[in-house]
Amino acid sequence: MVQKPKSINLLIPQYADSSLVLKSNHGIPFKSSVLKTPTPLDGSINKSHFEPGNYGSPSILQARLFTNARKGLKPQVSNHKNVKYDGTPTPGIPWVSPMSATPLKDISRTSLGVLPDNDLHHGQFDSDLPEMEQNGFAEQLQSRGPLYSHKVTANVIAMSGGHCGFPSDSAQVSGKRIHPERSDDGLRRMTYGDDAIDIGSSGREKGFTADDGIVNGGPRWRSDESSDEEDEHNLERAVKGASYRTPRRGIRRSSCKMRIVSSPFLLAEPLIKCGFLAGLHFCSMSSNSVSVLLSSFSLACVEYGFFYLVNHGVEEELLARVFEESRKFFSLPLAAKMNLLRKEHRGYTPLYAENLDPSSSSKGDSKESFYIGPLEKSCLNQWPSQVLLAREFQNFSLLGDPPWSLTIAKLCELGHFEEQIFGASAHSDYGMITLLVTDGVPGLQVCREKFKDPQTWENVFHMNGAFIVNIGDMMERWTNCLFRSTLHRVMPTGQERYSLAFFLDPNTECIVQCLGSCCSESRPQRFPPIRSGDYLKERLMLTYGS
Ligand SMILES: O=C(O)CCC(=O)C(=O)O
Ligand SMILES: [Fe+2]
Repeated sequence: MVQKPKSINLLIPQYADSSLVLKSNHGIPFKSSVLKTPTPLDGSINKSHFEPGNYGSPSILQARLFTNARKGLKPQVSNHKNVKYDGTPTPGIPWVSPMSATPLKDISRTSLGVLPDNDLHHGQFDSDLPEMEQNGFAEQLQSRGPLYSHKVTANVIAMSGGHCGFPSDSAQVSGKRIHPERSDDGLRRMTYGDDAIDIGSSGREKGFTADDGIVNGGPRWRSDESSDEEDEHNLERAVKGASYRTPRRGIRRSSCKMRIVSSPFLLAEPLIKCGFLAGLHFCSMSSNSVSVLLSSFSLACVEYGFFYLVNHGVEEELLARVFEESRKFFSLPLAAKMNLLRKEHRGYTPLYAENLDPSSSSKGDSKESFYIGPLEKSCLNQWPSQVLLAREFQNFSLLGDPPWSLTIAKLCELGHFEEQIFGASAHSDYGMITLLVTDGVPGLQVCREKFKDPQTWENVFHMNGAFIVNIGDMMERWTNCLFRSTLHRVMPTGQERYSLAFFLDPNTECIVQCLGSCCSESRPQRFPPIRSGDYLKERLMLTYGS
């Protein structure tokens, strides 16, 4: 039976052009954008909670970009695009007819950017959204039950003589090699086309002290809702083991008070050099304010479609055991794994069986996967043995009866550099939302502007204990592209790489159609309604070629 979506309130942030300026003792003003009050769509705004510079909670880390225009650094120009759905296949997103994008009116989408006159603006593309949310999906999820799908993946691409790009002195971006330059202000820049991302040197390198308000080469804002110790503890937990330095960013907290946090980011120099750094948001589940939490989620979904989730409550030991089981599974003889060949999207998919970018001419992705779905009665899951894998995943039955699946993968050694082969080729996820954990081996990249040509890819680095969360295509359709389903891929690294992905999809019967709050006369519906199950089926057919 086809279920009609019901109404919910969805917090959608709106943006303002105001900005705060923080002055360091180097006399360099750093500017950060400031969010206007996130507005619940029923129109009620609690202004006492959200003021400029008063956004988030001590446990919510909102990473923002900073610029330093006075020093002559090239501003990151606002990526304002008029995206036309004219039937042209999107790179990495195969044309799925008749369920994918339809030729509708032009929609402009402005993303975060730093404008040349020292102002850092947020896009205002949603200011025309209607105030009332009529067509929600959360309630539907609760009543119908979404689909869960788990995937454990290991990418193995061993390069002999080839240049993998990790870590290296230069980065391979869109087929071009990018060389980092050090400018006379000591900042490292990597430029590609019209974009520039500044990667600041650490405070220590630049001779800053903690009193300078510089953390990681960039200033932060915070409030004093929690103790300094608690805050630093949370932050350090979140980034413990991080092997990179964040780009300049601010952390907006719940009062305007600025404080200094000693930087827990100790970054390996070679990794800084190896490419763009994705300035992803952090969201923390430990916030005691649901509205703040939702605002931070929706902001991350609007701006990037990718974010780190920390303090999520899933024990590291459990994840470690899952990775251990994955390794055991993939080291089984091929024949044993082939006995579990994928059926009903559960089971084993061998090397090159998946091609996440069917528009490419690649022979497939260099990964093995194993999918597990929900543990309903007529269990379609295939287990290698009563203990291997199965034991670790029994807990997922707590999620209820909607279908889900798990994938694990094993490395294959490639004797030579094969440019066309990715661990996972460029794609956006099909469903609603994905939670990803990796074993720490690098390789994941995101392309924030998927319609841009050429594409710019940024490295997403591993953070111990954090989930990487990303929006899927059906969520993008639901929100009429307000939430971004961001293109991503996994580059070959020359190392074994294991990952665990949890895909949350709408129930198969659910009709995914534009939420009332996400379309208006000036922002017309961009996709026709689709039945979730049909859409997933078609996307999977394209991925597997059958
Ligand atoms: O392994 C990863 O880091 C990402 C995998 C991925 O994007 C996917 O399976 O959809
Ligand atoms: Fe993905």
